[in-house]
Amino acid sequence: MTKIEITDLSKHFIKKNKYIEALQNISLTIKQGEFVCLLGGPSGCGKTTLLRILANLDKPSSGDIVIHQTEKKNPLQSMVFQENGVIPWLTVEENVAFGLKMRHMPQSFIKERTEYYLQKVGLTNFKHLYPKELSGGMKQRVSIGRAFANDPEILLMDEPFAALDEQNKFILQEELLSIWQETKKTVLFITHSIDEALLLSDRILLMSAQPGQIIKDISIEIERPRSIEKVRSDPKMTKIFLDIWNHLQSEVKKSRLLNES
Ligand SMILES: Nc1ncnc2c1ncn2[C@@H]1O[C@H](COP(=O)(O)OP(=O)(O)OP(=O)(O)O)[C@@H](O)[C@H]1O
Repeated sequence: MTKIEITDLSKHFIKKNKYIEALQNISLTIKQGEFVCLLGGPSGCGKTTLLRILANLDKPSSGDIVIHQTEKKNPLQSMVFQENGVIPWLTVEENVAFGLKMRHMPQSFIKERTEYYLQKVGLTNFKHLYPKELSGGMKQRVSIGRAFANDPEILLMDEPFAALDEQNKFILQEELLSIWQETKKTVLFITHSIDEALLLSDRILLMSAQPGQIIKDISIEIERPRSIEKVRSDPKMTKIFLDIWNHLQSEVKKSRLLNES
């Protein structure tokens, strides 16, 4: 079943009299339950713009987006940002419960769902703390817990682990996969890391240098559960890694030439 349908989507900005074509004629369908990584080489190729349009934080200049809703009571999307996605004056528990409270869900339901996700992201013992008392990894756990607790139709994640150290990143990637496998949510995840995309994705979409287009759509048919050890040692993974690496390198070169001209 198709969950996200994007047709001929383009987006431009005008900044200081300069016309910036951020996205050009993107057409894409994503199935219910798919984990899709948007992998970009060159900076500024439009990944965040695409996610912001899907999150309804920005409008396309032309083209259409449809998110097929299965549960009328659910929000269409939840977003997890790279940093600063938690509300500083709320405790961990209140942050995770926030979306449910805003939707006036019954108290007992909020309590049960919040406790469940606190446990899933390993924060039960920290639920009364405030964000300033948490590490970066713990804050990202709060954001992930809140996003899933909200039970959205789709999850949008903009480099959620980019600011974390390697160890924390691996732990959080595995936790995310475990929650995703249980909930089977549709996820669109931005990353710059080929390893991360290989570990997480059913599909990897490669973006071109500006104007952003999808230049390659790769199905990752490696069985799950996956681990970072497997990503680094499996010859099939190595082959896909090199293929992606070569594509991204040429896009980065194109982008440099564009910026120098
Ligand atoms: N609000 C805005 N006003 C003007 N230009 C914008 C705006 N938002 C984005 N842009 C421009 O659109 C292009 C795409 O930006 P975007 O942030 O989507 O890229 P990205 O692929 O997410 O980049 P990065 O990999 O560096 O995070 C860039 O040239 C950026 O400067």
